[in-house]
Amino acid sequence: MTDARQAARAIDALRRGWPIRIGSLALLPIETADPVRLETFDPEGAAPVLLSAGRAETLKLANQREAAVPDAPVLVDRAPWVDFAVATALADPQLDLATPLKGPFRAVPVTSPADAAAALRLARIAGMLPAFFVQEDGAAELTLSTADIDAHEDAIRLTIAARARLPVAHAEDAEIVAFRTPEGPGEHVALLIGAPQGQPPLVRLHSECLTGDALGSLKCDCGPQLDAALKAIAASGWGILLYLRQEGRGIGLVNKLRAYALQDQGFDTVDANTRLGFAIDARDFGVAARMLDLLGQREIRLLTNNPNKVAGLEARGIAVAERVPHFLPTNPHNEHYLATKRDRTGHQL
Ligand SMILES: Nc1nc2c(ncn2[C@@H]2O[C@H](COP(=O)(O)OP(=O)(O)OP(=O)(O)O)[C@@H](O)[C@H]2O)c(=O)[nH]1
Ligand SMILES: [Zn+2]
Repeated sequence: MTDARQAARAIDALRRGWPIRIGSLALLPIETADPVRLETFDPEGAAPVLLSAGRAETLKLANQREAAVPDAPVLVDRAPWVDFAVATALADPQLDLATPLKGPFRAVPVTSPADAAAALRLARIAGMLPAFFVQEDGAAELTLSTADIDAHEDAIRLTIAARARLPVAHAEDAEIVAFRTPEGPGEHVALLIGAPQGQPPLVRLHSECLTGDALGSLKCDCGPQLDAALKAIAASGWGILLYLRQEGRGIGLVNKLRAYALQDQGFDTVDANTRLGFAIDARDFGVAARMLDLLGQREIRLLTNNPNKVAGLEARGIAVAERVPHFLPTNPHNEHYLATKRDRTGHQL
């Protein structure tokens, strides 16, 4: 019997720094635990450290992996000098420059790679660093299976929770629609502008960017893109802006800021994400397709430079009649970011 509720409880436990058990592995999340919890979890100080393939690559541990499986998790032997602080440094590349790691570190075989991979996936869903202390056959109050995690991801429901008039600077006649999802505190929102006039709505999928949307960050193009999208939709007479709570392309605010710290060290957006153990783009545009569906719009014109958004919507049954480019002038701080979009993530700029 799969139980999505176990996965929900496990996400909560991870965020609070409590251990969970997946299959035969007991796992303590490094980011949210502390030395006292580690002592209780692993009194002998022998629990190895589970890392993502991306992080292991940087630590030159990837080539020691058992099977030559790409993206396979890596287990690092717990040498006696690997205390909580060292394990934290192993997990978090932000600290690499300040406290260069002194090895040697040794990879040990991962006995249940599927369970280990599921643990890393769950940490990412929780918006946390994918890194754990691991006890083979260890105990934890909360046990779940990989199937429970799948069930949790499949069970995500979306409903329209509220709608109201919302005059905005670019459109006095706009209407806001809020969607309830059980999986996160952030509610997705649609802003409907104008009225249907015989052609598909002009739609913008905007992923949340606290730094760009609210603080005027110059590191990206999100703020100006949001503003220009509202303006373009208003000018078109009929369209919808979907404000998706997928901060940092789905890795969450804290992890995006970790990526920014790596960018301060010279890595680009893509490498920063990879080094932290995340996908280059962790977003699922299925949620946007469902929102459009609930709004009765199955054919749209899409304002984007990102072909993955077009493909993601079409895969979920939304016809994209036209892709409308959405390019804004660069500034000295985001030139490199935009060049990376063009050169490495397939944006049509
Ligand atoms: N992980 C990560 N996310 C970033 C970074 N810079 C911006 N973001 C996030 O990227 C998302 C912005 O993506 P969108 O505006 O949807 O744009 P896009 O996918 O590049 O495609 P367009 O539709 O062409 O604009 C937001 O969630 C930002 O928080 C970064 O350096 N790292
Ligand atoms: Zn941004």
